[in-house]
Amino acid sequence: MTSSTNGTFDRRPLIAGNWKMNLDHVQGITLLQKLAWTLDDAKHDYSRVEVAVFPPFTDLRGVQTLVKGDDLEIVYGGQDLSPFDSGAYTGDISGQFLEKLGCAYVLVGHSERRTIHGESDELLNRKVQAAYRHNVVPVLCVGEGLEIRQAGNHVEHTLGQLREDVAGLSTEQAGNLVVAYEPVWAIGTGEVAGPGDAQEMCAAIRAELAVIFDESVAARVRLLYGGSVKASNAAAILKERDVDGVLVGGASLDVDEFANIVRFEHHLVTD
Ligand SMILES: O=C(CO)COP(=O)(O)O
Repeated sequence: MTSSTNGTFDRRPLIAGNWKMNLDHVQGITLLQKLAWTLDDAKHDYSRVEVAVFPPFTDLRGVQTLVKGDDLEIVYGGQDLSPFDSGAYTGDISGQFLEKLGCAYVLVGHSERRTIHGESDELLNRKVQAAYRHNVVPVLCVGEGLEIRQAGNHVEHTLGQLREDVAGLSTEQAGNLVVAYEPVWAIGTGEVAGPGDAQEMCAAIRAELAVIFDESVAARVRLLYGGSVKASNAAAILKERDVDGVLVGGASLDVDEFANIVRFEHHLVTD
């Protein structure tokens, strides 16, 4: 992450909490309310660091009501969406429903969906397109498993996913995209990719975006790291030049831990 001379970042950092299949609709609004209070007490400046949560679908209506009612600056999104817009697709959730619920973002291609639900890059490309049709910004998740990392093919593998998943987007669409690099071996394992690993991949993704689209897209797209992020390691990861945010799983379920990640600037070690 780079900061310009006036102390603001070139790309607004995004700290995102993926709640996965945790917190029912009552627990979800309780946690969100506490998070908002904690960040208010800390006088968090949302215009400087954006905060997003990704609750289960069944929590979204309650989250919307709380955010609207209390005028919260925390934004939110779905964890998945259908490649279709409406119709006979039992169990699917349309991007237009997410848009109507005020979702700013939607996760696409989380590794748990790729591996457990067998989602292919061809399907994920259709989901990315569906998100744009309904004005919900996709947070596209890419990353390699342990075997691929050990074989040294992680960059090639991850860029291959990226190319297939963003195929056909216009430069205007691509400029708003968020990409999360989540090495599968670091998710929920306590194993963290070092800041250098996160930077290596984020730099490669940015360079590839310049090839697929153009330099201005590459300069605008925010790149997140995800995988065992905690308050104790977030600042070092976020200090890297091409890392513009983090996608947090387990630690986002603990209000104080997540609030401390959001406040990473206060933990930045100056050289
Ligand atoms: O998958 C993740 C976020 O989407 C990362 O999960 P953990 O932070 O629990 O490792």
